[in-house]
Amino acid sequence: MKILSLHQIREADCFTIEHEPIASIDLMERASRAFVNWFCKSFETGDYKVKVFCGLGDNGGDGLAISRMLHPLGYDVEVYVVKYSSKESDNFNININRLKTQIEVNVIDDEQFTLSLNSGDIIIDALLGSGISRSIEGLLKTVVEQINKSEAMIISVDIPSGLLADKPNNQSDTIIKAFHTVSFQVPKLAFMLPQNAEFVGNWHIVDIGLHQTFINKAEVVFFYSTPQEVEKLIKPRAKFSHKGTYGHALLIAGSYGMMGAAILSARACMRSGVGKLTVHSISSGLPILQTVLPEAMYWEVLNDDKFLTTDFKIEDLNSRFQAVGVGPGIGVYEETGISLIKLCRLCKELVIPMVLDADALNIFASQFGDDFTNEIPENSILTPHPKEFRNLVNQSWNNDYEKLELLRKLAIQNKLIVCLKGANTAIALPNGTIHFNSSGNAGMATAGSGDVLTGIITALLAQGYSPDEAAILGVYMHGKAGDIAAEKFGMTSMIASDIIENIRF
Ligand SMILES: NC(=O)C1=CN([C@@H]2O[C@H](COP(=O)(O)OP(=O)(O)OC[C@H]3O[C@@H](n4cnc5c(N)ncnc54)[C@H](OP(=O)(O)O)[C@@H]3O)[C@@H](O)[C@H]2O)[C@@H](O)CC1
Ligand SMILES: Nc1ncnc2c1ncn2[C@@H]1O[C@H](COP(=O)(O)OP(=O)(O)O)[C@@H](O)[C@H]1O
Ligand SMILES: [K+]
Repeated sequence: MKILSLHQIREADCFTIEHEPIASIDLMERASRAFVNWFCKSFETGDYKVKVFCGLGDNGGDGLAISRMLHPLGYDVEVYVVKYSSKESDNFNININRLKTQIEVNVIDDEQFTLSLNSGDIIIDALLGSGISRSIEGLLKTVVEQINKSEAMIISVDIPSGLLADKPNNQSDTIIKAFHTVSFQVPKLAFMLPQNAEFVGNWHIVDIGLHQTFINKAEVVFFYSTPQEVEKLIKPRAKFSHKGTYGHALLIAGSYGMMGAAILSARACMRSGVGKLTVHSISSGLPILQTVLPEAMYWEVLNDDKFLTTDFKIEDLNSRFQAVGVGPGIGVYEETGISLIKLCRLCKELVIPMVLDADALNIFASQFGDDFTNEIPENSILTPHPKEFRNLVNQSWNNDYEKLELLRKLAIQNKLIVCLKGANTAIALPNGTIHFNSSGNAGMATAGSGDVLTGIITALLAQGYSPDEAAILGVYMHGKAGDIAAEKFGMTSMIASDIIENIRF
């Protein structure tokens, strides 16, 4: 799903009005109806009040239309208009006239006004929408602060009032803290970013029928990968296929005291459809590996018992492996760094796709400085968590928008696929697009879940998925497995092994 910029959302609005064609006020009616349908499905009528706070622009117009629609459905609706200016939008004025015949409208025009809000109330926030042009101040600020202080459930229409859709707010900005945000047609970039989580809450998209011709043609940088879109990438298994059809992966993982990382990624790799798997690890780890994962083959590190020191030769890799995954638990030893560079050079020469994770990235950051990317083959997949990413780019950021730009730059300039992990993992492709993942949950914030992801993506590369597809599909299936695990064990109790056992291709 495309994430349109604010400018494109406005254009889509105008295009729809002109080409459907539909009057602007009727489009507002449709958007408000879509919100009301979502609301009715989510909340039955009951012994509580629905307090709708409206601004003076089109977001306020939505609030008025929503109030008019909810009232006859049996909801106990109270409407408040915050009169922070003398200027109203045309659609606001039409809707206030339509509403006045039905419900009394409370006007707030004095900063001394104290709102009476109860914990059982539902507040609908239709103060400001995507049209905000400056920070909230004065009367509006007082109202937003009172709403945020209340214990009522807050539901924002389109976007939490005060939040900018696709650029950073000032840290001191006053912004509604919604529990739910019900947004029109497309998610806003702001919803994807950790810094806005406390304002956006759980977000939902409702279709308001903006013109598909415009949306299909719109060129965008950001995408939200929906389950339907991603699951289409899965290749079915052919009836007469054999294990050779699905590739042979090499996974390089583990060191003394870190064999768990190797086990987790190897197991996840086998669960993700690879034909054959060889694990390259220290010899003292071999008995453990062979006991817990008899399906895999093992190639032990010679001459060393504690960490990777292999002097990789072309014949070790040539015509043997279709993908290489490296990093989980290998440690940041200098000798391992030397091995890693040899491995990268051979993979580049033999054009074997790679996944680099965890300590492989830490080694690049600590031993190779700003030139680290020279050694990484083009189209490799990097899977850093935010700290690893910060060390890699050797830069910090003031806000999540700056972080996204650094991510994009890393992917474009070095032709890499970089998966910046976390809630809504952001996958940057060499073509400059960023794809946000839709699956996963906070239960995955547990040791070893990143190792599982490395195994999944390595398996997909070995099966012949392109690096772009392997990253997007792998991250999604990892999150989906985490969601199934959370249902079974609860977010707090689930562990990384539970993610593996619930991988479902
Ligand atoms: N295509 C769609 O998706 C559809 C969208 N629809 C709805 O329209 C909404 C966007 O509407 P909108 O453009 O009227 O914006 P909105 O925020 O309501 O008001 C802006 C006004 O507020 C003012 N203002 C700005 N900042 C301010 C501040 N900090 N404090 C005080 N005032 C401030 C600004 O004034 P100015 O900057 O000119 O002084 C301007 O007059 C959208 O979110 C959705 O709900 C649907 O109805 C139909 C389809
Ligand atoms: N709050 C969260 N919501 C969704 N996914 C998460 C969350 N926290 C962590 N994850 C996922 O879990 C994995 C954690 O990876 P990582 O930090 O490398 O863990 P480890 O190093 O312990 O293996 C990533 O894929 C990340 O996207
Ligand atoms: K709003």
